[in-house]
Amino acid sequence: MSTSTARLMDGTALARRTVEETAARAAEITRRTGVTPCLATVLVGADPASVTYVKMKQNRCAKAGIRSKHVELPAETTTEELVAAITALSADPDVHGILLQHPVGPHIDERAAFEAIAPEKDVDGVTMASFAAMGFGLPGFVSCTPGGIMRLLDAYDVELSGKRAVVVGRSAILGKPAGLLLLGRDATVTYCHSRTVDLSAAVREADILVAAVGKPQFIKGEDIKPGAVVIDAGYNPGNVGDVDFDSAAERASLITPVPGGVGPMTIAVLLAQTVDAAERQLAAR
Ligand SMILES: Nc1nc2c(c(=O)[nH]1)N[C@@H](CN(C=O)c1ccc(C(=O)N[C@@H](CCC(=O)O)C(=O)O)cc1)CN2
Repeated sequence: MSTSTARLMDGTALARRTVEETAARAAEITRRTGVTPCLATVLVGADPASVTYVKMKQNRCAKAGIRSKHVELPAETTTEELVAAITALSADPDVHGILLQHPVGPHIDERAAFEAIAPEKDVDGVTMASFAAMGFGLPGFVSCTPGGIMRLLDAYDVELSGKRAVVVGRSAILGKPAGLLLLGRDATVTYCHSRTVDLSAAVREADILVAAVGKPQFIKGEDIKPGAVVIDAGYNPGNVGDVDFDSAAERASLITPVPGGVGPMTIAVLLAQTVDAAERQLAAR
């Protein structure tokens, strides 16, 4: 029997509210300008998880009154072909946001492909321009999962200033930007990764723990500081997070479940930023 004391951070409910607000904003743009906000999704190959995520994004767009334009490319697409496809979307005035589903095949230079996204259409927050804006605390588009994490922390009134935040993982679209956003809110941030010596000791220091390592149930409850806020950003096969939920929930004060935590917020932020992008582009015309 679980002796859970943690309160759940309900990402499904917060995402629903966020998408409802986004849908109202999208409808208002369409009413006022006759233009419907549009997200282009780019999928290379047919990795089953990526196919599912892109379908989820398209379905959510449809529910929010956002048009989606889907570009599907074969697995053997070259970097040059992918860059050309994304460059065409960047120049297309009917497209307001562009999402390249990660990961692409190992033969593709993913960074070059991300950089082909026009900064004003980078609603997934993956370009160097967006990363720099996150680092300097300037307005811009944030990486969607880190942005969703920040919205969850705010919705549950988690104090960040002066708190020790430990981010386990340093990927370009998740761990690194998550740390930058926490730093921007005056948390004291430690990044941990595969070369970290005594990871358990670092995790035990965390008032706020972000698990973004991509290893199922890697973080165990015994390493959670009592009262910590635990954000599980893992999306491993079978909908398993990076945190061993039952043991972590015995010590945490707040915890995100998988599924139903960070995942739904990732897509909610993507939609919200697509409408932001449409608003800005239409105002500039
Ligand atoms: N270009 C990007 N690629 C990837 C991103 C990203 O933000 N941008 N993130 C991940 C995967 N991802 C979106 O792409 C994603 C993962 C999980 C979920 C989600 O809502 N999961 C649900 C459960 C899923 C289900 O019901 O089948 C949950 O956690 O409740 C959304 C998006 C990698 N690539």
